[in-house]
Amino acid sequence: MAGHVSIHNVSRRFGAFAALNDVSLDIPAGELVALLGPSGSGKTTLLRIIAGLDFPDSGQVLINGEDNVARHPRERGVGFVFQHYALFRHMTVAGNVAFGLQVRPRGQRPSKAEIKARVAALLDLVQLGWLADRYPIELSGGQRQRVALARALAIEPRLLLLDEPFGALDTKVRKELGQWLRDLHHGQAITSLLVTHDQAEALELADRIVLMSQGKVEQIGTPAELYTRPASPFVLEFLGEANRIPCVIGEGGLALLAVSGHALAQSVEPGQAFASPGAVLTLYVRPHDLVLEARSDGPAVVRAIKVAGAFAKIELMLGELALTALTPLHRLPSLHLQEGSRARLIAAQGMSFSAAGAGGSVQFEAPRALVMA
Ligand SMILES: Nc1ncnc2c1ncn2[C@@H]1O[C@H](COP(=O)(O)OP(=O)(O)OP(=O)(O)O)[C@@H](O)[C@H]1O
Repeated sequence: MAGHVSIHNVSRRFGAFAALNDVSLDIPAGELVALLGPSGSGKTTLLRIIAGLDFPDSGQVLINGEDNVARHPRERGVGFVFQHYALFRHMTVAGNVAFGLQVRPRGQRPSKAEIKARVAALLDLVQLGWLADRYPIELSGGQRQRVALARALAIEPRLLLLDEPFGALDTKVRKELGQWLRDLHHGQAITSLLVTHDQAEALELADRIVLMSQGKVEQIGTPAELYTRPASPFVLEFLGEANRIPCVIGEGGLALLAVSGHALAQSVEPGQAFASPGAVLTLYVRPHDLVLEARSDGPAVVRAIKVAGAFAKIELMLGELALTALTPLHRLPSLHLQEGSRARLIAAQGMSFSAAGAGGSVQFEAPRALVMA
């Protein structure tokens, strides 16, 4: 049965440093969840506590409703895969996969024939049956990680914990293994927790993302929720690039672009400290949301156009402000823009803005297509 993980108010300090600060989290059985965050945000510490390799100073970890803290890691039904292939060098691929079953106490250990059959089935699952008799040193990095995964699955864990499992691999192999892990996860009755600092990996693979910062959970949600409705500027900036544009609140709660004075919305809620007239906000706009229109009297000037794969990156100056717009390469000719061209900026109808000021952050949508500058 897949593991339902419930974490209540977990804190962990190392000396005076709070690596985890009152973290609470609920992971439904069967989900593939990514723990995402910058280096040092506490992802590995949280994973180690769930695994039973470390202990919280306060708080509880429940797996299927049972307090996990008192249990020996081996009894927790948890499989691990780490970044550095911790395979046993002196054992063959098959030997590595069989290990977790062979070390079980006599009463719980399957027969030799059962172990052999299970190892063969697992190696088929990770498509490495043909390498069963090789030693780890004779494998590629990607193959070693797949063996590590087969070894973790051998004990039929209810929970699979993966700490940067593909971190040491090149981008292409990393992507392939990621997709493959996702398919594998969905074919098993298992809950998987994947630690990564790679936002693209988390967005592509996870059912839900837990975004961490400085020992706290910043936001939990599906990849789409985090991307389109970030709870804070930190979330928005962590998940992809964003232009930062200064904005002021005018009379009547209207958000005005500071560099052009154009009104962007009327929905900034009155009564919030940062939304009173004269308050300064920073508006965050993703490069692919900036729509450019070539106009000889436009306020923005194109500084450079750089082609990167299927997209063109257009660098602009709006007065002193440097901005970036992104457009699919095939649309570039229809924009009629070159270096030195002038353009104005349009916000498409329904485009969502995030803005943050001293008193908090706010999200609003463009009620219709708007000229921003
Ligand atoms: N055993 C320890 N003793 C002291 N400090 C520690 C210990 N383990 C972790 N820390 C500190 O706790 C913080 C969180 O570490 P953790 O490894 O959980 O971060 P992370 O989010 O997994 O980072 P990364 O992506 O770099 O692996 C870091 O500042 C780290 O230096």
